[in-house]
Amino acid sequence: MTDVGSGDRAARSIVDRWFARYPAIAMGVLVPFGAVTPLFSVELGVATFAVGTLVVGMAHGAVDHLVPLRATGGDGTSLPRSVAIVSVAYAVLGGAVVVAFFVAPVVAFVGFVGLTWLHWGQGDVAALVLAGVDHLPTPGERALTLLVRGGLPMGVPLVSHPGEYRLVAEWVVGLFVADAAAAVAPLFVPPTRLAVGAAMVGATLLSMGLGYRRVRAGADRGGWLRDAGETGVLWAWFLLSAPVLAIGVYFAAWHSLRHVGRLTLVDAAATERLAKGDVRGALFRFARDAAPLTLGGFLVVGGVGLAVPSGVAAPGDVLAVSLVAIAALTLPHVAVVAWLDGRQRVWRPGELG
Ligand SMILES: CC1=C(/C=C/C(C)=C/C=C/C(C)=C/C=O)C(C)(C)CCC1
Ligand SMILES: [Fe+2]
Repeated sequence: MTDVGSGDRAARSIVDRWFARYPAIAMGVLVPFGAVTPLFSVELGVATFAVGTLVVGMAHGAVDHLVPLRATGGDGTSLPRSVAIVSVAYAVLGGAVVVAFFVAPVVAFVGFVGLTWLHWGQGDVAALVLAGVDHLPTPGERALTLLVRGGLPMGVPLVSHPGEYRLVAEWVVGLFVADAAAAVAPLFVPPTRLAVGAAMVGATLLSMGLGYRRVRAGADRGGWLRDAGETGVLWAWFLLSAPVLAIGVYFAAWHSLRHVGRLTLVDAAATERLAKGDVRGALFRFARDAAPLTLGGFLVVGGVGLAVPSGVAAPGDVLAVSLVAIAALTLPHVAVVAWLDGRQRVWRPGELG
């Protein structure tokens, strides 16, 4: 029972509906609101990002220590072993990220954006596979989808709202160096923006076109339409909305919710509740499991805040410190999710049972 495509069919369809489809529709409905957010101050975005991280963002990774245990169905990995492996990964990889920010903040910042691009794309590929779409039958097509889906939150805001993107880069790098504006300037030359924009438009058209060809050859049209619809909503959302707010909403309501849904399906007791339509019961179990290390995550934010040379004075500094802490937590989180992807054969479509 380890394939992403196996497990209880009823539970899977409820998870897809409540954790992926409804939130995507809600984001589509929010697009006109997003379009006016560039008129407001960036602090609105910072507050939104903070609330999203508090409510669900931090929690979505806070059961990583149970993932090896649950995804193996308990055979092969015991609870202490599962916790030990994941704790060591968090300490080593997370520690390395914090050191990287001290040693080479601009490189670490670019690395973090690249890692998030990969991770958020990886999450959406898993969600599409979980939903059972069949227009992405090869690893190559899935990799292209990863590139598109991760590039929507990380690449499109650079094209549409470079000023706010740059401001956040300066806030993050400014925690470690005095002249952050000069340090990040080389990243924001026009060719970078042009290349990212061209790559995103090209990759999106190619991905949609290849998918359509699969539909013409007999693949399910509904799955492709869903992929195209989600991609369209995300394009509109990130083209129009102010970046910090847009990413704050996406992190909580899109990426994190989808991942929480996926995790409820590797928890047998939660799956049982979902199969009976009890979404609240499944969420309660998740919240209980995630509570201790959600608090742990906020301690990491506090620790980074105490450690940075610049001190923390303005709302921008709070966002910057949170992002550095999130970067440290993300590298090990990606390792856990990549392991889960492998276990659930997300990247080996032919072998899906
Ligand atoms: C807020 C923001 C940025 C970065 C956000 C990142 C990189 C968030 C990563 C979150 C993760 C990885 C969560 C875990 O799943 C940019 C693009 C620099 C500039 C625009 C505003
Ligand atoms: Fe994640």
